[in-house]
Amino acid sequence: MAEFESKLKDLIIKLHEIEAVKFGLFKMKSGIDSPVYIDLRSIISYPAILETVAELLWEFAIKDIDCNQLCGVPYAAMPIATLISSYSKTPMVIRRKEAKKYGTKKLIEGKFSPGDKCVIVEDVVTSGSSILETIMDLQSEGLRVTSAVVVVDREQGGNYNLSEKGVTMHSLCTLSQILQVLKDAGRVNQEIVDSVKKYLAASQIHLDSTFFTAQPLTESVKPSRLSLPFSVRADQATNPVAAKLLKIMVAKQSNLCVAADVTSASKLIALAETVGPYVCLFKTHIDIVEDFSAQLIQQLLAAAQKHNFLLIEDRKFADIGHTVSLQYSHGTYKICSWADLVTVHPVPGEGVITGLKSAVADLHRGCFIVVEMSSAGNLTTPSYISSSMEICKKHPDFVVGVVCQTPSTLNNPGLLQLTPGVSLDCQNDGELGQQYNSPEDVIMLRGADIAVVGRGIVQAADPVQAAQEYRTKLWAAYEKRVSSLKLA
Ligand SMILES: O=c1ccn([C@@H]2O[C@H](COP(=O)(O)O)[C@@H](O)[C@H]2O)c(=O)[nH]1
Repeated sequence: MAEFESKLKDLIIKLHEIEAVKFGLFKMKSGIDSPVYIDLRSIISYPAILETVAELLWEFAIKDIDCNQLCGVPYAAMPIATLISSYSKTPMVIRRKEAKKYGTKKLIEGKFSPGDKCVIVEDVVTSGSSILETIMDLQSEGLRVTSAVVVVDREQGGNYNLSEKGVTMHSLCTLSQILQVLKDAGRVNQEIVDSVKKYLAASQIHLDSTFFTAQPLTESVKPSRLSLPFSVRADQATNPVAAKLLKIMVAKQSNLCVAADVTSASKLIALAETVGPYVCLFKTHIDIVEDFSAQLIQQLLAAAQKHNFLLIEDRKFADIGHTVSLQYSHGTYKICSWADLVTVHPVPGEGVITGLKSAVADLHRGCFIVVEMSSAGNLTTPSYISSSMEICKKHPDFVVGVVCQTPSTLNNPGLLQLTPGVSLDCQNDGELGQQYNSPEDVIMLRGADIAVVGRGIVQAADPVQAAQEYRTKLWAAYEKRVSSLKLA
Protein backbone atom coordinates (compact mmCIF):
# COMPACT_ATOMS: atom_id res chain seq x y z
CA MET A 1 0.00 0.00 0.00
CA ALA A 2 2.88 2.38 0.82
CA GLU A 3 4.32 1.62 -2.62
CA PHE A 4 0.94 2.31 -4.22
CA GLU A 5 0.64 5.65 -2.41
CA SER A 6 4.12 6.72 -3.37
CA LYS A 7 3.44 5.82 -7.03
CA LEU A 8 0.19 7.78 -6.88
CA LYS A 9 1.93 10.84 -5.44
CA ASP A 10 4.58 10.70 -8.19
CA LEU A 11 1.85 10.37 -10.78
CA ILE A 12 -0.03 13.41 -9.46
CA ILE A 13 3.13 15.50 -9.61
CA LYS A 14 3.85 14.33 -13.16
CA LEU A 15 0.28 15.11 -14.24
CA HIS A 16 0.81 18.63 -12.94
CA GLU A 17 4.17 18.89 -14.74
CA ILE A 18 2.68 17.92 -18.10
CA GLU A 19 -0.23 20.32 -17.47
CA ALA A 20 -2.85 17.60 -17.39
CA VAL A 21 -3.81 19.31 -14.12
CA LYS A 22 -3.82 23.11 -14.32
CA PHE A 23 -4.85 25.97 -12.07
CA GLY A 24 -6.15 29.33 -13.32
CA LEU A 25 -9.56 30.33 -14.59
CA PHE A 26 -11.26 27.95 -17.03
CA LYS A 27 -14.70 28.14 -18.61
CA MET A 28 -16.40 24.76 -18.12
CA LYS A 29 -19.00 23.05 -20.39
CA SER A 30 -21.64 24.30 -17.93
CA GLY A 31 -20.52 27.92 -18.47
CA ILE A 32 -19.17 28.15 -14.89
CA ASP A 33 -15.61 29.39 -14.30
CA SER A 34 -13.46 26.75 -12.62
CA PRO A 35 -10.12 27.44 -10.86
CA VAL A 36 -8.87 23.98 -11.88
CA TYR A 37 -8.77 22.11 -15.17
CA ILE A 38 -8.03 18.43 -15.56
CA ASP A 39 -7.44 17.11 -19.05
CA LEU A 40 -6.04 13.61 -19.20
CA ARG A 41 -6.32 13.36 -23.00
CA SER A 42 -2.74 14.60 -23.21
CA ILE A 43 -1.30 11.57 -21.41
CA ILE A 44 -1.24 9.62 -24.68
CA SER A 45 1.82 11.74 -25.51
CA TYR A 46 3.57 10.39 -22.39
CA PRO A 47 3.55 6.58 -22.66
CA ALA A 48 5.21 6.03 -19.28
CA ILE A 49 2.53 8.10 -17.54
CA LEU A 50 -0.23 6.34 -19.46
CA GLU A 51 1.24 3.01 -18.41
CA THR A 52 1.38 4.04 -14.73
CA VAL A 53 -2.26 5.19 -14.82
CA ALA A 54 -3.34 1.84 -16.28
CA GLU A 55 -1.25 -0.16 -13.82
CA LEU A 56 -2.55 1.76 -10.79
CA LEU A 57 -6.18 1.48 -11.87
CA TRP A 58 -5.78 -2.25 -12.27
CA GLU A 59 -3.98 -2.73 -8.96
CA PHE A 60 -6.18 -0.31 -7.01
CA ALA A 61 -9.59 -1.57 -8.05
CA ILE A 62 -10.25 -3.52 -11.22
CA LYS A 63 -8.40 -6.67 -10.26
CA ASP A 64 -10.75 -7.07 -7.26
CA ILE A 65 -13.94 -6.59 -9.26
CA ASP A 66 -15.80 -9.57 -10.66
CA CYS A 67 -15.89 -8.69 -14.39
CA ASN A 68 -15.15 -10.16 -17.81
CA GLN A 69 -15.30 -7.03 -19.98
CA LEU A 70 -13.84 -3.52 -19.84
CA CYS A 71 -15.16 -0.42 -21.55
CA GLY A 72 -13.37 2.92 -21.73
CA VAL A 73 -15.64 5.96 -21.93
CA PRO A 74 -14.93 7.62 -25.31
CA TYR A 75 -12.51 9.10 -25.99
CA ALA A 76 -9.99 10.05 -23.31
CA ALA A 77 -10.31 6.83 -21.33
CA MET A 78 -10.13 4.47 -24.31
CA PRO A 79 -6.33 4.24 -24.47
CA ILE A 80 -6.24 3.69 -20.70
CA ALA A 81 -8.80 0.88 -20.98
CA THR A 82 -6.90 -0.63 -23.91
CA LEU A 83 -3.72 -0.80 -21.89
CA ILE A 84 -5.48 -2.37 -18.91
CA SER A 85 -7.16 -4.87 -21.22
CA SER A 86 -3.85 -5.86 -22.76
CA TYR A 87 -2.05 -5.96 -19.39
CA SER A 88 -4.74 -8.00 -17.61
CA LYS A 89 -5.98 -10.01 -20.61
CA THR A 90 -9.51 -8.82 -19.90
CA PRO A 91 -11.50 -8.41 -23.14
CA MET A 92 -12.69 -4.94 -24.04
CA VAL A 93 -15.68 -3.42 -25.81
CA ILE A 94 -15.97 0.02 -27.38
CA ARG A 95 -19.11 2.09 -27.29
CA ARG A 96 -19.65 4.15 -30.44
CA LYS A 97 -20.83 7.67 -29.78
CA GLU A 98 -23.35 7.13 -32.58
CA ALA A 99 -24.50 3.81 -34.03
CA LYS A 100 -23.09 3.09 -37.51
CA LYS A 101 -25.50 4.21 -40.22
CA TYR A 102 -24.51 1.37 -42.57
CA GLY A 103 -23.23 -2.21 -42.40
CA THR A 104 -23.78 -3.78 -38.98
CA LYS A 105 -25.26 -0.60 -37.38
CA LYS A 106 -23.52 -1.64 -34.20
CA LEU A 107 -23.51 0.58 -31.09
CA ILE A 108 -21.04 -1.59 -29.20
CA GLU A 109 -17.95 -2.96 -30.93
CA GLY A 110 -16.24 -6.11 -29.68
CA LYS A 111 -17.29 -9.64 -28.85
CA PHE A 112 -19.55 -10.05 -25.84
CA SER A 113 -22.52 -12.07 -24.60
CA PRO A 114 -25.62 -10.77 -22.85
CA GLY A 115 -25.00 -10.98 -19.10
CA ASP A 116 -21.28 -10.25 -19.39
CA LYS A 117 -20.07 -8.15 -16.46
CA CYS A 118 -18.42 -4.97 -17.64
CA VAL A 119 -16.40 -2.38 -15.70
CA ILE A 120 -16.35 1.19 -17.00
CA VAL A 121 -13.02 2.98 -17.18
CA GLU A 122 -13.10 6.80 -17.15
CA ASP A 123 -10.44 9.50 -16.88
CA VAL A 124 -12.19 12.32 -15.02
CA VAL A 125 -15.60 12.34 -13.35
CA THR A 126 -17.55 15.52 -12.73
CA SER A 127 -21.28 14.77 -12.63
CA GLY A 128 -20.99 11.16 -13.82
CA SER A 129 -23.26 11.79 -16.85
CA SER A 130 -20.78 10.44 -19.44
CA ILE A 131 -20.42 7.22 -17.48
CA LEU A 132 -24.18 6.90 -17.16
CA GLU A 133 -24.67 7.48 -20.90
CA THR A 134 -22.13 4.75 -21.62
CA ILE A 135 -23.78 2.38 -19.17
CA MET A 136 -27.20 2.92 -20.75
CA ASP A 137 -25.87 1.87 -24.14
CA LEU A 138 -24.04 -1.13 -22.73
CA GLN A 139 -27.13 -2.21 -20.82
CA SER A 140 -29.30 -1.87 -23.90
CA GLU A 141 -27.06 -4.53 -25.48
CA GLY A 142 -27.40 -6.83 -22.46
CA LEU A 143 -24.15 -6.10 -20.65
CA ARG A 144 -24.27 -5.79 -16.86
CA VAL A 145 -22.47 -2.79 -15.35
CA THR A 146 -22.26 -2.08 -11.64
CA SER A 147 -18.79 -0.56 -11.25
CA ALA A 148 -16.89 2.35 -12.71
CA VAL A 149 -13.20 2.95 -12.13
CA VAL A 150 -11.93 6.48 -12.66
CA VAL A 151 -8.61 8.26 -12.47
CA VAL A 152 -9.77 11.56 -10.95
CA ASP A 153 -12.96 12.31 -9.06
CA ARG A 154 -13.55 16.07 -9.23
CA GLU A 155 -15.84 15.66 -6.19
CA GLN A 156 -18.71 17.56 -7.76
CA GLY A 157 -21.40 14.95 -7.21
CA GLY A 158 -20.36 12.21 -9.66
CA ASN A 159 -19.88 9.64 -6.93
CA TYR A 160 -23.29 10.45 -5.47
CA ASN A 161 -25.07 10.49 -8.85
CA LEU A 162 -23.59 7.14 -9.83
CA SER A 163 -24.42 5.53 -6.51
CA GLU A 164 -27.99 6.76 -6.96
CA LYS A 165 -28.15 4.60 -10.07
CA GLY A 166 -26.59 1.59 -8.37
CA VAL A 167 -23.11 2.10 -9.82
CA THR A 168 -20.16 1.89 -7.44
CA MET A 169 -17.40 4.30 -8.37
CA HIS A 170 -13.77 3.73 -7.41
CA SER A 171 -11.46 6.68 -7.97
CA LEU A 172 -7.67 6.55 -8.00
CA CYS A 173 -7.61 10.03 -6.49
CA THR A 174 -9.91 12.91 -5.67
CA LEU A 175 -9.34 16.56 -6.45
CA SER A 176 -8.76 17.13 -2.72
CA GLN A 177 -5.99 14.51 -2.75
CA ILE A 178 -4.40 16.15 -5.79
CA LEU A 179 -4.43 19.51 -4.01
CA GLN A 180 -2.92 17.97 -0.90
CA VAL A 181 -0.08 16.27 -2.80
CA LEU A 182 0.71 19.38 -4.84
CA LYS A 183 0.55 21.59 -1.74
CA ASP A 184 2.88 19.24 0.19
CA ALA A 185 5.26 19.27 -2.78
CA GLY A 186 5.22 23.08 -2.85
CA ARG A 187 3.60 23.15 -6.30
CA VAL A 188 0.50 25.10 -5.28
CA ASN A 189 -0.13 27.59 -2.49
CA GLN A 190 -2.89 27.80 0.12
CA GLU A 191 -4.72 30.45 -1.91
CA ILE A 192 -5.19 28.00 -4.80
CA VAL A 193 -6.25 25.22 -2.43
CA ASP A 194 -8.85 27.50 -0.83
CA SER A 195 -10.23 28.73 -4.16
CA VAL A 196 -10.65 25.16 -5.47
CA LYS A 197 -12.31 24.01 -2.23
CA LYS A 198 -14.69 26.97 -2.36
CA TYR A 199 -15.49 26.22 -5.98
CA LEU A 200 -16.15 22.54 -5.19
CA ALA A 201 -18.51 23.31 -2.34
CA ALA A 202 -20.46 25.73 -4.55
CA SER A 203 -20.65 23.60 -7.69
CA GLN A 204 -22.18 20.29 -6.73
CA ILE A 205 -24.21 18.75 -9.55
CA HIS A 206 -27.18 16.50 -8.92
CA LEU A 207 -28.47 14.69 -12.00
CA ASP A 208 -32.16 14.09 -12.43
CA SER A 209 -33.67 10.72 -13.28
CA THR A 210 -32.93 11.11 -16.99
CA PHE A 211 -29.20 11.30 -16.08
CA PHE A 212 -28.27 14.01 -18.50
CA THR A 213 -29.20 17.41 -17.15
CA ALA A 214 -28.83 19.07 -13.80
CA GLN A 215 -32.45 19.72 -12.96
CA PRO A 216 -34.60 19.80 -9.81
CA LEU A 217 -35.45 16.46 -8.26
CA THR A 218 -38.80 15.28 -9.58
CA GLU A 219 -41.37 13.57 -7.40
CA SER A 220 -40.68 10.29 -9.14
CA VAL A 221 -37.02 10.21 -8.10
CA LYS A 222 -36.51 8.50 -4.78
CA PRO A 223 -34.52 10.90 -2.62
CA SER A 224 -31.49 9.28 -1.06
CA ARG A 225 -29.54 9.55 2.18
CA LEU A 226 -27.52 12.66 1.37
CA SER A 227 -30.47 14.77 0.31
CA LEU A 228 -32.84 13.82 3.13
CA PRO A 229 -33.15 15.72 6.42
CA PHE A 230 -32.27 13.78 9.57
CA SER A 231 -35.86 14.26 10.81
CA VAL A 232 -37.19 12.23 7.86
CA ARG A 233 -34.43 9.66 8.15
CA ALA A 234 -35.26 9.01 11.81
CA ASP A 235 -38.52 7.41 10.63
CA GLN A 236 -36.62 5.17 8.20
CA ALA A 237 -34.19 3.75 10.76
CA THR A 238 -34.53 0.02 11.33
CA ASN A 239 -32.59 0.13 14.57
CA PRO A 240 -34.04 1.93 17.64
CA VAL A 241 -30.60 3.33 18.55
CA ALA A 242 -30.19 4.84 15.07
CA ALA A 243 -33.66 6.40 15.36
CA LYS A 244 -32.80 7.79 18.80
CA LEU A 245 -29.48 9.20 17.58
CA LEU A 246 -31.11 10.89 14.57
CA LYS A 247 -33.73 12.44 16.86
CA ILE A 248 -31.03 13.73 19.22
CA MET A 249 -29.21 15.25 16.23
CA VAL A 250 -32.36 17.09 15.18
CA ALA A 251 -33.22 18.22 18.71
CA LYS A 252 -29.70 19.51 19.44
CA GLN A 253 -28.91 20.64 15.89
CA SER A 254 -25.66 18.74 16.24
CA ASN A 255 -23.90 16.25 14.00
CA LEU A 256 -20.74 16.44 16.07
CA CYS A 257 -19.15 13.46 17.82
CA VAL A 258 -16.29 14.30 20.11
CA ALA A 259 -13.48 11.74 20.34
CA ALA A 260 -12.63 11.95 24.03
CA ASP A 261 -9.14 10.48 23.80
CA VAL A 262 -7.99 11.40 27.32
CA THR A 263 -6.25 9.18 29.83
CA SER A 264 -7.77 10.13 33.19
CA ALA A 265 -11.27 9.73 34.58
CA SER A 266 -11.42 13.35 35.74
CA LYS A 267 -10.56 14.67 32.26
CA LEU A 268 -13.09 12.35 30.65
CA ILE A 269 -15.91 13.48 32.92
CA ALA A 270 -14.92 17.13 32.67
CA LEU A 271 -15.08 16.85 28.88
CA ALA A 272 -18.44 15.06 28.93
CA GLU A 273 -19.89 17.77 31.18
CA THR A 274 -18.48 20.74 29.26
CA VAL A 275 -18.80 19.73 25.59
CA GLY A 276 -21.84 17.52 26.26
CA PRO A 277 -24.38 20.24 25.35
CA TYR A 278 -22.91 20.51 21.83
CA VAL A 279 -22.53 16.89 20.78
CA CYS A 280 -24.86 14.11 19.68
CA LEU A 281 -22.29 11.37 20.35
CA PHE A 282 -19.49 11.08 22.89
CA LYS A 283 -16.80 8.65 21.73
CA THR A 284 -14.51 6.88 24.18
CA HIS A 285 -11.48 4.61 24.07
CA ILE A 286 -12.15 3.41 27.59
CA ASP A 287 -9.01 1.26 27.74
CA ILE A 288 -6.76 4.36 27.68
CA VAL A 289 -8.19 5.68 30.97
CA GLU A 290 -5.62 4.89 33.66
CA ASP A 291 -7.93 5.16 36.67
CA PHE A 292 -11.01 3.43 35.26
CA SER A 293 -13.74 2.57 37.78
CA ALA A 294 -17.42 1.62 37.83
CA GLN A 295 -18.06 5.11 39.24
CA LEU A 296 -16.65 6.65 36.06
CA ILE A 297 -19.26 4.79 34.06
CA GLN A 298 -22.05 6.03 36.35
CA GLN A 299 -20.80 9.60 35.89
CA LEU A 300 -20.59 9.19 32.11
CA LEU A 301 -24.14 7.80 31.97
CA ALA A 302 -25.39 10.70 34.12
CA ALA A 303 -23.70 13.23 31.80
CA ALA A 304 -25.17 11.48 28.74
CA GLN A 305 -28.64 11.70 30.22
CA LYS A 306 -28.25 15.31 31.41
CA HIS A 307 -26.91 16.61 28.08
CA ASN A 308 -28.82 14.22 25.81
CA PHE A 309 -26.06 12.44 23.91
CA LEU A 310 -25.26 8.78 23.21
CA LEU A 311 -22.10 6.97 24.22
CA ILE A 312 -20.01 5.14 21.64
CA GLU A 313 -17.06 2.99 22.70
CA ASP A 314 -14.64 2.87 19.78
CA ARG A 315 -13.52 -0.66 20.65
CA LYS A 316 -13.21 -1.80 17.02
CA PHE A 317 -14.02 -5.42 17.81
CA ALA A 318 -12.26 -7.74 15.37
CA ASP A 319 -12.33 -11.37 16.48
CA ILE A 320 -14.45 -14.49 16.17
CA GLY A 321 -18.05 -14.21 17.41
CA HIS A 322 -17.52 -16.11 20.66
CA THR A 323 -14.56 -13.96 21.70
CA VAL A 324 -16.17 -10.63 20.85
CA SER A 325 -19.31 -11.55 22.78
CA LEU A 326 -17.10 -12.02 25.87
CA GLN A 327 -15.06 -8.87 25.21
CA TYR A 328 -18.31 -6.93 24.87
CA SER A 329 -20.00 -8.17 28.03
CA HIS A 330 -17.23 -9.24 30.44
CA GLY A 331 -13.83 -8.15 31.73
CA THR A 332 -12.98 -4.82 33.32
CA TYR A 333 -15.15 -2.64 31.13
CA LYS A 334 -18.39 -4.60 30.57
CA ILE A 335 -18.91 -2.41 27.53
CA CYS A 336 -22.39 -3.56 26.61
CA SER A 337 -23.71 -2.52 30.01
CA TRP A 338 -23.15 1.17 29.29
CA ALA A 339 -22.15 1.97 25.66
CA ASP A 340 -25.13 2.59 23.39
CA LEU A 341 -22.89 1.93 20.41
CA VAL A 342 -19.61 0.24 19.58
CA THR A 343 -17.40 0.04 16.50
CA VAL A 344 -16.61 -3.23 14.73
CA HIS A 345 -14.10 -4.28 12.09
CA PRO A 346 -15.86 -6.63 9.65
CA VAL A 347 -12.61 -8.45 8.83
CA PRO A 348 -13.56 -11.64 10.73
CA GLY A 349 -16.81 -11.94 8.72
CA GLU A 350 -20.45 -11.91 9.77
CA GLY A 351 -19.75 -13.84 13.00
CA VAL A 352 -18.36 -10.70 14.60
CA ILE A 353 -21.82 -9.11 14.41
CA THR A 354 -23.76 -12.20 15.49
CA GLY A 355 -21.31 -12.57 18.39
CA LEU A 356 -21.98 -9.03 19.60
CA LYS A 357 -25.72 -9.41 19.12
CA SER A 358 -25.73 -12.58 21.20
CA ALA A 359 -24.40 -10.63 24.18
CA VAL A 360 -27.15 -8.00 24.22
CA ALA A 361 -30.39 -9.80 23.54
CA ASP A 362 -32.62 -7.47 25.60
CA LEU A 363 -30.67 -4.22 25.42
CA HIS A 364 -31.11 -1.39 22.95
CA ARG A 365 -27.64 -1.47 21.47
CA GLY A 366 -26.04 -1.05 18.06
CA CYS A 367 -22.78 -0.84 16.17
CA PHE A 368 -20.99 1.08 13.47
CA ILE A 369 -19.05 -1.09 11.03
CA VAL A 370 -15.62 0.30 10.15
CA VAL A 371 -15.48 -0.21 6.39
CA GLU A 372 -12.85 2.40 5.54
CA MET A 373 -10.29 4.19 7.72
CA SER A 374 -9.04 7.76 7.72
CA SER A 375 -5.38 6.87 8.13
CA ALA A 376 -2.78 7.06 5.36
CA GLY A 377 -1.87 3.69 3.88
CA ASN A 378 -4.88 1.89 5.34
CA LEU A 379 -5.49 -1.48 3.75
CA THR A 380 -9.16 -1.21 2.80
CA THR A 381 -9.84 -2.00 -0.85
CA PRO A 382 -13.01 -1.50 -2.93
CA SER A 383 -13.86 -5.20 -2.69
CA TYR A 384 -13.40 -5.15 1.11
CA ILE A 385 -15.76 -2.20 1.32
CA SER A 386 -18.46 -3.83 -0.79
CA SER A 387 -18.22 -7.17 1.06
CA SER A 388 -18.44 -5.25 4.36
CA MET A 389 -21.59 -3.51 3.14
CA GLU A 390 -23.15 -6.93 2.45
CA ILE A 391 -22.60 -7.83 6.11
CA CYS A 392 -24.07 -4.48 7.10
CA LYS A 393 -27.25 -5.16 5.10
CA LYS A 394 -27.81 -8.50 6.79
CA HIS A 395 -28.11 -7.01 10.29
CA PRO A 396 -30.44 -4.02 10.09
CA ASP A 397 -31.53 -4.61 13.69
CA PHE A 398 -28.01 -4.03 15.08
CA VAL A 399 -26.01 -2.06 12.53
CA VAL A 400 -26.60 1.66 12.96
CA GLY A 401 -24.22 2.78 10.23
CA VAL A 402 -20.72 2.70 8.86
CA VAL A 403 -17.44 4.44 9.57
CA CYS A 404 -16.13 5.50 6.18
CA GLN A 405 -14.70 8.32 4.09
CA THR A 406 -16.69 8.22 0.83
CA PRO A 407 -20.28 9.25 0.11
CA SER A 408 -21.31 6.34 -2.13
CA THR A 409 -20.49 3.63 0.42
CA LEU A 410 -23.87 3.97 2.11
CA ASN A 411 -27.23 4.59 0.42
CA ASN A 412 -29.76 3.55 3.06
CA PRO A 413 -31.20 6.75 4.63
CA GLY A 414 -32.02 4.82 7.82
CA LEU A 415 -28.30 4.30 8.49
CA LEU A 416 -25.63 6.84 9.41
CA GLN A 417 -22.17 7.62 8.06
CA LEU A 418 -19.68 8.40 10.83
CA THR A 419 -16.49 10.03 9.56
CA PRO A 420 -13.34 10.67 11.60
CA GLY A 421 -10.33 12.70 10.44
CA VAL A 422 -11.82 16.18 10.84
CA SER A 423 -9.94 19.33 11.71
CA LEU A 424 -10.21 23.05 11.11
CA ASP A 425 -6.46 23.57 11.42
CA CYS A 426 -4.47 20.48 10.43
CA GLN A 427 -4.20 18.33 7.32
CA ASN A 428 -2.46 15.42 9.02
CA ASP A 429 -0.64 14.47 12.22
CA GLY A 430 2.69 13.65 10.58
CA GLU A 431 4.08 10.16 10.88
CA LEU A 432 1.14 8.96 12.99
CA GLY A 433 -0.89 8.65 9.80
CA GLN A 434 -4.10 10.54 10.55
CA GLN A 435 -5.47 12.51 7.59
CA TYR A 436 -7.83 15.42 8.13
CA ASN A 437 -10.53 17.16 6.13
CA SER A 438 -12.40 20.33 6.99
CA PRO A 439 -15.90 20.14 8.54
CA GLU A 440 -17.45 21.43 5.29
CA ASP A 441 -15.59 18.87 3.15
CA VAL A 442 -16.49 15.83 5.25
CA ILE A 443 -20.16 16.67 5.07
CA MET A 444 -20.44 18.05 1.53
CA LEU A 445 -17.83 15.98 -0.31
CA ARG A 446 -17.29 12.88 1.79
CA GLY A 447 -20.92 12.23 2.74
CA ALA A 448 -20.53 12.22 6.53
CA ASP A 449 -23.69 12.47 8.60
CA ILE A 450 -21.75 12.72 11.85
CA ALA A 451 -18.18 14.00 12.01
CA VAL A 452 -15.74 12.79 14.66
CA VAL A 453 -13.47 15.47 16.08
CA GLY A 454 -10.80 14.53 18.61
CA ARG A 455 -7.70 16.63 19.10
CA GLY A 456 -9.29 19.59 17.31
CA ILE A 457 -11.49 19.95 20.41
CA VAL A 458 -9.71 18.08 23.20
CA GLN A 459 -6.38 19.85 22.67
CA ALA A 460 -7.85 23.26 21.82
CA ALA A 461 -6.99 26.15 24.16
CA ASP A 462 -10.71 26.38 24.89
CA PRO A 463 -12.40 23.01 24.18
CA VAL A 464 -15.90 24.36 24.80
CA GLN A 465 -15.47 27.17 22.30
CA ALA A 466 -13.92 24.71 19.83
CA ALA A 467 -16.87 22.31 20.26
CA GLN A 468 -19.29 25.17 19.62
CA GLU A 469 -17.41 26.19 16.48
CA TYR A 470 -17.24 22.64 15.06
CA ARG A 471 -20.89 22.05 15.85
CA THR A 472 -21.96 25.27 14.09
CA LYS A 473 -19.84 24.58 11.01
CA LEU A 474 -20.85 20.93 10.71
CA TRP A 475 -24.55 21.66 11.09
CA ALA A 476 -24.38 24.49 8.55
CA ALA A 477 -22.68 22.14 6.07
CA TYR A 478 -25.39 19.51 6.62
CA GLU A 479 -28.14 22.09 6.01
CA LYS A 480 -26.31 23.28 2.89
CA ARG A 481 -26.01 19.71 1.61
CA VAL A 482 -29.69 18.95 2.02
CA SER A 483 -30.81 22.21 0.42
CA SER A 484 -28.30 22.07 -2.44
CA LEU A 485 -29.18 18.48 -3.35
CA LYS A 486 -32.88 19.33 -3.27
CA LEU A 487 -32.53 22.44 -5.40
CA ALA A 488 -29.67 21.50 -7.70
O1 LIG B 1 -10.79 5.56 10.50
C1 LIG B 1 -10.78 5.95 11.67
C2 LIG B 1 -11.53 5.35 12.67
C3 LIG B 1 -11.52 5.88 13.94
N1 LIG B 1 -10.77 6.96 14.24
C4 LIG B 1 -10.84 7.49 15.63
O2 LIG B 1 -11.33 8.84 15.58
C5 LIG B 1 -10.61 9.66 16.46
C6 LIG B 1 -9.93 10.76 15.70
O3 LIG B 1 -9.19 11.61 16.55
P1 LIG B 1 -8.43 12.94 16.04
O4 LIG B 1 -7.74 13.44 17.27
O5 LIG B 1 -9.51 13.86 15.56
O6 LIG B 1 -7.47 12.54 14.98
C7 LIG B 1 -9.66 8.77 17.23
O7 LIG B 1 -10.31 8.39 18.44
C8 LIG B 1 -9.51 7.53 16.36
O8 LIG B 1 -9.32 6.36 17.10
C9 LIG B 1 -10.01 7.56 13.26
O9 LIG B 1 -9.32 8.55 13.48
N2 LIG B 1 -10.04 7.04 11.99
